[in-house]
Amino acid sequence: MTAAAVGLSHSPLIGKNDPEADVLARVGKAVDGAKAFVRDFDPELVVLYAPDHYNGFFYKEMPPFCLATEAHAVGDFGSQAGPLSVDTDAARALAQGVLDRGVDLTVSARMTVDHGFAQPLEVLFGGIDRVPVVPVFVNGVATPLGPVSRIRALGTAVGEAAAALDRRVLFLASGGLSHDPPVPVLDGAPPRVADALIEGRPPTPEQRAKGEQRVVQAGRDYAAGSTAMIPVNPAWDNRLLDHLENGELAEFDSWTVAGMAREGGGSAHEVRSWIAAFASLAATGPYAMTSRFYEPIPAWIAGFAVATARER
Ligand SMILES: O=C(O)CCC(=O)/C=C/C=C(\O)C(=O)O
Ligand SMILES: [Fe+2]
Repeated sequence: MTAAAVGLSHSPLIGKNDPEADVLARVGKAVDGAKAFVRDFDPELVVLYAPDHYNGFFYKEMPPFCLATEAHAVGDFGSQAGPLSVDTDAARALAQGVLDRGVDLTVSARMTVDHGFAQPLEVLFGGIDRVPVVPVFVNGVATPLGPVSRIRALGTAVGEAAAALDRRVLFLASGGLSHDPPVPVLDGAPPRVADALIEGRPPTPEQRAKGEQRVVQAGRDYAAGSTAMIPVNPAWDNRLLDHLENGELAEFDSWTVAGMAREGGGSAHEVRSWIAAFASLAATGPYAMTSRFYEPIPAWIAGFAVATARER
């Protein structure tokens, strides 16, 4: 088996509320580097770790993580809608391998995903149906959240199970780093919002457009400095990237949910996807980070990072 990893921040505001041209150019260069890395690695299978933003998973049943044997994207924020090219046989094999290793994985035979999954597939592969993929939802927004050590255990178990497949496998992480976008919160929500977060009734096109416009406006307010959001935290983000680069994954076990939210904002928990992907790569052998880009981008409400890594 040959393994590699890519971490890529996502933002629903990309293309809708863009930063200055020089920032875009730097991001474009980093993304082009990641695309070249992926082209060169030529994965036979992509294990994609990503969060959801109340489009697929709701409080009626909210697993800490869930592997899909089939998945379709809703097409929010202009992302591609439709079925993902899930490798069902590989997904089933990985699910069994993870359960065999004592991690209580939830499995979905029809997962609904949003821009968190669609965006990295579109950016790196040109679409959500271009490469055999195993989608793994990692809850990064809906509290209560469990200890980060369990995410590391999930990533390790997936990596070990993937090693048995004897294929070129790319572990791809979507999300983070520090950011505090306006994702609804159940605790204290008005009854109508709480009901939507629990039941997951699909929004009408008008409701979806209104919600998306709210996020775009939040990005504008944030970039203009007029908002109560927790600021992007470059020091925290770089600490995370340092640990990933140095293979110090056990360090994350001492990171607490409350501390992560305080330092990185309500959606900082999306870095769980990164920790899972790098734990998977580490489970296949020693690795080296081959590229690392980071920049705080207020217009996207994002501590935006792109990193690539492969086995030594
Ligand atoms: O307002 C809503 O209902 C949805 C908000 C939403 O999906 C925001 C997403 C933000 C990110 O994905 C992010 O910044 O990581
Ligand atoms: Fe997100």
